[in-house]
Order: sequence, then C-alpha cells, then structure tokens
Amino acid sequence: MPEPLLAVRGATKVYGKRQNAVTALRDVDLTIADGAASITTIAGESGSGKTTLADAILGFTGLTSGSITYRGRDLAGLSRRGRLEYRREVQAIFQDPFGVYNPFYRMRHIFDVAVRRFDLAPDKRAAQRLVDEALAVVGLRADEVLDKHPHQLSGGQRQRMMMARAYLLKPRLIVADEPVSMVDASVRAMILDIMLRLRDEHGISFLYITHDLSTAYQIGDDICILYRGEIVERGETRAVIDAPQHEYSKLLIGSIPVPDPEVVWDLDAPVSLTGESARTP
Ligand SMILES: Nc1ncnc2c1ncn2[C@@H]1O[C@H](COP(=O)(O)OP(=O)(O)OP(=O)(O)O)[C@@H](O)[C@H]1O
Repeated sequence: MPEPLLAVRGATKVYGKRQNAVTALRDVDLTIADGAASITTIAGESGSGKTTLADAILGFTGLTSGSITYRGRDLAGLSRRGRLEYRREVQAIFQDPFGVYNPFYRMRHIFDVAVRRFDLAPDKRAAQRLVDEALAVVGLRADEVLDKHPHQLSGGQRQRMMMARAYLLKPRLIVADEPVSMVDASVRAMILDIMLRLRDEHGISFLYITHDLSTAYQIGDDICILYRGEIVERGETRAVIDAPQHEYSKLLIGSIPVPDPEVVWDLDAPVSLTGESARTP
C-alpha cells in the first residue's frame, strides 16, 4: 500500500496531571492519502479536541502517546532540515488571522520573511513574481494590500492574505482551523471557493477543522466526527451528514440550521435578540 501523506496513529493527548488531567484526544487514527488532493473535515463541538489535534499535527504540542507520520517519517524524529521541509509542506490557516500578524509591519513583511526563510527566489524580482502569483490565486492585487498594515485590511482580506502566504510555499497540506468562523457569509463563500480551487487546480489537501457542518457539507470529501477527544464516526461527508449512525453525530447534524423558504424576512421589523419578531410567517 502506498505511504499516506499524513498518518495519525493512536494519538492521545492528556493535559495536566492526576486530578487535573484532561484527556483532549483519545486514540485518534486518521490518514490523509498521498495522490489526489482531498479535503478532510474534522468536526465536533467546542472542547471536542479539534484544535489539540491540529496543534499536534503542526508540531505545536507533543502527544502523550501515539504517533504522527508525514510521508512515512515520524514527526517526533525529524532532523532540523526535515522539520523545515515539513514546515514548508504543511501550512496552517487559523480562525483569526489578525492574531498572527504583527501590527507594526506592513503586510509585505510576512511574504518577505517566507521568501527568505525558505529561500524561494534568487532575487527581488523573482520574489515579487511569486508574491503576485500567490495574491492572484486568492483574488488580491499587490498594490492594494502589500503596503498596508493588518488593521487597514478587512477580515476577509487578512484571511485571504494568510491563504496566499500558505500558497506561496506550495504546500502539500493546509491545516485550516475554523478559517471561516469569523467572517461574513460572502467572504465565507469566497474562502471556501479558494480552498476548492487550491485542491483542484493546485493539488493541495486540507484538514478542515470546524464546528460548522453546513460548510463541511459544501466542500468536504471525508469527515471525522470528534466527540470528547474520540472519533465516533467517519466516512464520505455527504453520506455521514445525510445518514449519521452515531448518536452524537445525529445530535450534531440535527443542530444544523436549515433555511426555510417559507419564512419571509421583514427587513423593516425591529431586530429582536431572539430573532422571533423579525420574521413574518
Ligand atoms: N493547554 C491546555 N491545558 C489544559 N487543558 C487544555 C489545554 N488545551 C485544551 N485543553 C482542554 O482539552 C479539551 C480539548 O480542547 P480543544 O481546544 O482541543 O477543543 P476544540 O474542539 O478545539 O474546542 P474549540 O472549538 O472551543 O476551540 C478541552 O477540554 C480543553 O479544555
């Protein structure tokens, strides 16, 4: 059998000790195939262990037991050079892109650092070409964003900049931890569309971490439902969401809001915190 791109085996993570111990992951197995790029969703409610799993894959936290291998090599045993290669090939996108930017630098700084650190281009002109290409992939232009500071961009532009920076490194896998949960519906659609294009046109796989099953339904190939640190159900996304087997998956899927075409919104009605009085049945 060919070596998977990423394999998580028996991953267990316990935070704290004795009576304070919290098991965030319990015996999690997960593989992302090498070959055709795919989007694998990890879905679960808050506290189910999604971020812990992402952090372990990105090397931000170690496992208590189990292993993570990338193209057959255990992350725990990578040499310095191996780690640098892994950092290039496995990129991350987070929920709040504002948090990862230094407010004192202009946006071009994050690209400059990446070009230098990974030695991507022989000179400034070649570097600019790479950056222009990466920005074009996410629908941005260098002259509208590079000389700005993070607070001068919209949330959607900041998130797209993160995606452009990830793309610049031509990764094999992007770990996207709730990438659309802080942006509005139109930006969400744009970012999900960029993820699909990166998968289909550039062969980049995603580990898409979310509590939002409706977006998983739109873009995910496979899904794993995480409940209290354990994967309780997995399979092809639409098959799992259309006919969940595990009781917890049924609950989670039952809570997806379904738009009701019969409900007409009265935009002039006063906004109610419960949402009730804004609708006319
Ligand atoms: N550094 C830490 N120290 C102690 N416990 C932690 C730590 N990080 C996470 N936990 C606990 O581990 C469990 C899983 O947390 P995790 O953040 O991975 O869940 P999550 O599914 O990503 O949640 P959310 O969607 O709210 O971010 C939770 O019970 C959490 O309180």
